[in-house]
Amino acid sequence: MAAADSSGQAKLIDGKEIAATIRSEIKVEVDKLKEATGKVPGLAVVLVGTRGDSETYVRSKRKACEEVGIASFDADLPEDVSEEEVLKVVKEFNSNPDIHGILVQLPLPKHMDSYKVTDAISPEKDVDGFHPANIGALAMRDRTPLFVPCTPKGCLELLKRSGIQISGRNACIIGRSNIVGTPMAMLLQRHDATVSVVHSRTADPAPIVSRADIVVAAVGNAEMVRAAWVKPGAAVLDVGTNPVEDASKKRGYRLVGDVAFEEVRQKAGHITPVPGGVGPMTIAMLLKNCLESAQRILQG
Ligand SMILES: Nc1nc(=O)c2c([nH]1)NC[C@@H]1CN(c3ccc(C(=O)N[C@@H](CCC(=O)O)C(=O)O)cc3)C=[N+]21
Ligand SMILES: [Mg+2]
Repeated sequence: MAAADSSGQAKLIDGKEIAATIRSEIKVEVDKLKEATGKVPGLAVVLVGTRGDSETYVRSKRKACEEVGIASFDADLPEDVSEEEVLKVVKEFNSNPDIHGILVQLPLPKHMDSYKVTDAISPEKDVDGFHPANIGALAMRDRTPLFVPCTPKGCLELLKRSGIQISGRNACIIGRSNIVGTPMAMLLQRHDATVSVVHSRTADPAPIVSRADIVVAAVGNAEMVRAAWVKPGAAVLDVGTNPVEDASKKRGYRLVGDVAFEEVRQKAGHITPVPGGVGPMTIAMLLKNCLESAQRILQG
């Protein structure tokens, strides 16, 4: 999209386009793997219940797999399925040699212990990167996790492909979730950024965010990050996908990010839109993790 111009508009980081490029790179590698081994990567997706947003994400993941030649294996289980049954399904996928990646869509119903379920995924097939063995390795210097969680990995790729320097710069993560904020902080620290994490109990986030050259907003709070918080020229990555009622849309809502896009774009140097920013990268990185897993398992 348009370069940063004299009117002070941030460069738009087009995650949708970058993700499409990555998916075509993955397709080439899938074809090569198939040529060399006669096998394709396999991804198992476990969906419990009928949450609308989860069904939408899972549908996008399965479609993306199909497009690059990754075989997808589905387990769609009812909302009231027992934890024991989910664990059984995960274990079957662990021992299925055609499956190289397993993802259990979160959140799970309240009657289940999510940690118990995600801990049951073999760390070698943990394409979400949520297993403590993978998160633990991510947190440690001089260790390489088998998998890095998809959203943080997608954000890193956006920074790299947009030519944004990470080493030596201040980064601020807004939010401390297990699946985005915390692994994002660890990943940027591994890339030699000076990392701050602000969250719901932070007394005064504004001056901390204002020092950051790189801001990653991952709180799930619509348009919370305002221009006054943002350092001029900062790179702002928006992980939020908050539904806001909108009768003019077919599905009755539109998605807005955690960043007040229109005002922040006047001040930032780079910014990701919602939709079309981080979201499509999350899916592209899932495919990449699955490909890399298959390469590791099939080719060493
Ligand atoms: N085990 C697990 N792994 C996950 O990676 C995981 C999860 N559970 N639970 C929910 C969150 C959320 N998430 C998104 C993926 C794609 C988009 C995405 O593609 N968004 C599009 C818009 C999609 C739309 O229009 O509905 C975009 O931002 O352009 C968003 C959010 C993955 N998650
Ligand atoms: Mg629970």
